Amino acid sequence: MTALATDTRTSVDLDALYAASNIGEILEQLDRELVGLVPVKARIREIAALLLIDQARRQLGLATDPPSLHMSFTGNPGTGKTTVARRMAGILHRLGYIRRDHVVSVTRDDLVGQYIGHTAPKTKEALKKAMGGVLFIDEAYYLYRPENERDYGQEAIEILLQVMEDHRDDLVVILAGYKDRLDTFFSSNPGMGSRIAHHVDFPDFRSDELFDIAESMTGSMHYRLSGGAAAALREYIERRMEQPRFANARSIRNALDRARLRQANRLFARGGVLDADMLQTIEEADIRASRVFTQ
Ligand SMILES: Nc1ncnc2c1ncn2[C@@H]1O[C@H](COP(=O)(O)OP(=O)(O)OP(=O)(O)O)[C@@H](O)[C@H]1O
Repeated sequence: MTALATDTRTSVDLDALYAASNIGEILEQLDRELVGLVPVKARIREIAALLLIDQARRQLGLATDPPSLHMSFTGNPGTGKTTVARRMAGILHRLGYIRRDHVVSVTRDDLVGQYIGHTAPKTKEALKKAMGGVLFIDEAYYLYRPENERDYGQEAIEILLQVMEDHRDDLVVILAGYKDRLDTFFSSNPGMGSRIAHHVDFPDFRSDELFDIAESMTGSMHYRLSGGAAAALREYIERRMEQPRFANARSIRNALDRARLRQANRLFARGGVLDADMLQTIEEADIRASRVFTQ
């Protein structure tokens, strides 16, 4: 197409733009592969729509500044924040807002040094790794420790603020953590709060959703739950949800890892010839041996 033709365009085919970007595929995958998270999926679609319309406007010469894309992902542990951040990077990449489909995940310890002069190089190193993609800062509020006047976290915050402004077309920062703590962090650091354009809240999973997550995890690990194991797992989930340090889908992943270990030990103790079905099946006993039932 000639430059002249582009300049004189008065309309844009949104369907073609959508098809060319392939984001439909990612959005469908998000719906299909991630259980629950209805409000999160809706927010991601909204952001994708904003970006697609921005592209359309650009094509007609209506573009102003690129939209600000820094985000906050708030919710309890194990609610899918890291997982969704990876999908988000895919969307941003396909729409051309980042050069690389990658997420660098960090915590305070990756950014802040113990001694004077150590913080700036650490933060810059993390930023360098993430540049062109997404920097995901888990429990971002730990960067700010007001009780310690000389805390080096402040230095990291200042560098981040600068880069979030100057490189907003080449780096997307996602701050993650508990909602109340992140809100407090934003009120103490208004510069940071004002640079976050999109706030996404991750709800806790319901018990039936956690069971569906367990089934999807066992499937992708090429295991299956026997009827008895499935019933025991439903009971396990109800009990585990009431216990301390419950971490949503992460607790489910951990429980399944332990069940796998017990299954392996059971089969090893049995010895002899094993068929594929035996190697794949998690039995009721593999679940019931959990501390949740035995203590
Ligand atoms: N909606 C979902 N459907 C299926 N699996 C999920 C879903 N959400 C999370 N998982 C799985 O649960 C595990 C924990 O998720 P993830 O690490 O994304 O949570 P998080 O909110 O970032 O937790 P944390 O902050 O504690 O690290 C991962 O193994 C992920 O694949």
